[in-house]
Amino acid sequence: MKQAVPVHILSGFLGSGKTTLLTQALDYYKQSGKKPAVLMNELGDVNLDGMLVEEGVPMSEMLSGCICCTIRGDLGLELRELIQENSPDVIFVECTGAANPMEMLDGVTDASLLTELELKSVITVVDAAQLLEQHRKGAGKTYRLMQEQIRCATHLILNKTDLIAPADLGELEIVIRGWNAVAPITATVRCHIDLTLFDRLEGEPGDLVNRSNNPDHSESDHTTCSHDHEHGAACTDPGHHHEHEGDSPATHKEAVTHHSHDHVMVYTHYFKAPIDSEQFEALVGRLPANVYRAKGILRFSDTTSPFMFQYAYREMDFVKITPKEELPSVAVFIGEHFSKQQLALELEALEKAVVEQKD
Ligand SMILES: Nc1nc2c(ncn2[C@@H]2O[C@H](COP(=O)(O)OP(=O)(O)OP(=O)(O)O)[C@@H](O)[C@H]2O)c(=O)[nH]1
Repeated sequence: MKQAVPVHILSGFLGSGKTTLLTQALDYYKQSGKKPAVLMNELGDVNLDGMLVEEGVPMSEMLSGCICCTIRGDLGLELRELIQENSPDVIFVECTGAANPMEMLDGVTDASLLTELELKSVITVVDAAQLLEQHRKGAGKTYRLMQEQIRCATHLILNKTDLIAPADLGELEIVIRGWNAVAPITATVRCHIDLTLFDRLEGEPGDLVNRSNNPDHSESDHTTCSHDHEHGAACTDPGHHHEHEGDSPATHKEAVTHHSHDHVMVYTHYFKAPIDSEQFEALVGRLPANVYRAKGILRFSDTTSPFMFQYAYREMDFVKITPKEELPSVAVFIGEHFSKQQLALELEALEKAVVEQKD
């Protein structure tokens, strides 16, 4: 029998640092002479994170939908193709920050029916500052999704600790422990972890889905869920069923297949002309709080090189890039219930302002 390819799921809310972790992990594998591959999923129709993955790393993209629902059926096929065409030593699946990890887990384990792979970990990257704020607000869909992502992790990276006060770290650890009593927590800045973690994980025998992290995770927890295989085994908290308690099997199935990120929306803007960098920065500074993530490739009228733009949780970042291939000028905005039309108008106004200035 062929050796099963280890798979790691990178989960975590939008902008928490998944790609930051991924690029370090890829470097680590390459330095060890191994061949990693990546399956990336983006809600929008361009994969900007993919640009951060070095050339030579086989990558499969699943765009314009969330891997955990609309395109989950393709996941198995994509993984199989990635393995058949590239024979990687390891695969990282980076899901959109809006993905429900239970569904992802299901998808990857379904895929292991089609091809030899072993799910080795679900690593959830948590944005410390955002979790703190959501926790203090205490409700909302984002908070619930973050909870779910934490519950289902086998490893937790509590990232962006540079953005919180040291005293708040303890509070966050207590909050996280309330949802996931088992997964090791590593507090980080820019996801700096001891990457030998991956060697240890891959040395562990067996597939994650055949093991339970939670000694109390009884068989009945699986049977309450109408999914027909044991995806629940990796979830560290039987409480993930709590919303469905008392449901009949039929309504329960509905509840399980209802995705908690239905509310997340994406606006992709392809620029027709360069824009002024300061005006763009000002526009981003004015974005309402419900636009919590944005990224793009921008060409400014007042700079010579293009820039990669990142915006996560009110922090902006611009990095000069030298693209090796033709790339669009594009910005993707992700959030909840914001006016795409208003945003489109504002972005178009930036394009017009530069054109008018030239005339
Ligand atoms: N201040 C701070 N910024 C960070 C840290 N880690 C990552 N970032 C920045 O946060 C932004 C988002 O990081 P990514 O790694 O792209 O996040 P992601 O989870 O892949 O984002 P999505 O794919 O959109 O869900 C980037 O601008 C990073 O440079 C950190 O520890 N502290």
